[in-house]
Amino acid sequence: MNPTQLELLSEQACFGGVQRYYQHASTEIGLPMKFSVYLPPQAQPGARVPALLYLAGLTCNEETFMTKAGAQRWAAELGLALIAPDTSPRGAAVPGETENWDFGVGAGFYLDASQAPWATHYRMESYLTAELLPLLTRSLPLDAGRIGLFGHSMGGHGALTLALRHGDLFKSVSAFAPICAPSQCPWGQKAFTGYLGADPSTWQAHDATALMGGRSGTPYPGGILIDQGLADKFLAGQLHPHLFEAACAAVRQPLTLRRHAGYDHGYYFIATFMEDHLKHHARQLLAWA
Ligand SMILES: N[C@@H](CCC(=O)N[C@@H](CS)C(=O)NCC(=O)O)C(=O)O
Repeated sequence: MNPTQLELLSEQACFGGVQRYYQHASTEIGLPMKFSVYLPPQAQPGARVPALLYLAGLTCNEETFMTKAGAQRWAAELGLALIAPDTSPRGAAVPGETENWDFGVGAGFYLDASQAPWATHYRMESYLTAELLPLLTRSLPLDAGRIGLFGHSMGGHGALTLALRHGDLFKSVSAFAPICAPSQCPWGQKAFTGYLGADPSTWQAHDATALMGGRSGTPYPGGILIDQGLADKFLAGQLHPHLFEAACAAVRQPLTLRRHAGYDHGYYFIATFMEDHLKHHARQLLAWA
């Protein structure tokens, strides 16, 4: 397969737009990668629309968000495209890569691994920022100057860290139940040790709380939106939103962190607040009031 060629795997009409699944040969990952795209009815040749890149959590793939989050209805109304990549390489044949649900396959953590044997294929940050987004804004009616970023859990970590590391690419950011301080929780410590090595000083560049704390200004003056369920079984041990909240306050980054009684970590929670997230991005990408 030619690296720049998109193979359309399926296409379905959805809220007046189209839901598509694609595969392509990724040069950054060195393997075929799948992803999904929702194009709203406003996306036409000659009429580029803003797009939101959604990063899913542990154990998910390119289907999870599109089938469970209920985002297409709002995307169609607002004129936003949606892009959902897979959460890791698949088929890299790294020994043990499918043995853990929180490390390896389904758990790429949206960074470029520096440690053997992961470094060859586990390059999700470069894949998304240097390959997939440029490819899609070249191939589809998407506006490269109006890209927003959001995600859930591990993907919320990905959204916050990639937004802070690539402020030139992303104009708006939000997250559902993000892993806010991966250097200080078991999921993050396990992933960073495996992908980046045992020296915690190398982890800080991929830790949203550390990245925000190191800023001198406000990287997203339009504000960051985070929703967190208070019945989320991962909240106390893994997510630590209060640490990111303090880091934002210290650099005066506007943050709306909403804590919702009764909601857990799953997609019923995500679907409940999806409209608010798409409108948060629309306000910044479309001057939507
Ligand atoms: N396998 C884990 C749960 C993994 C999990 O909750 N993954 C989240 C992201 S961190 C998810 O979105 N799963 C897919 C789903 O809920 O459909 C467990 O047994 O506790």
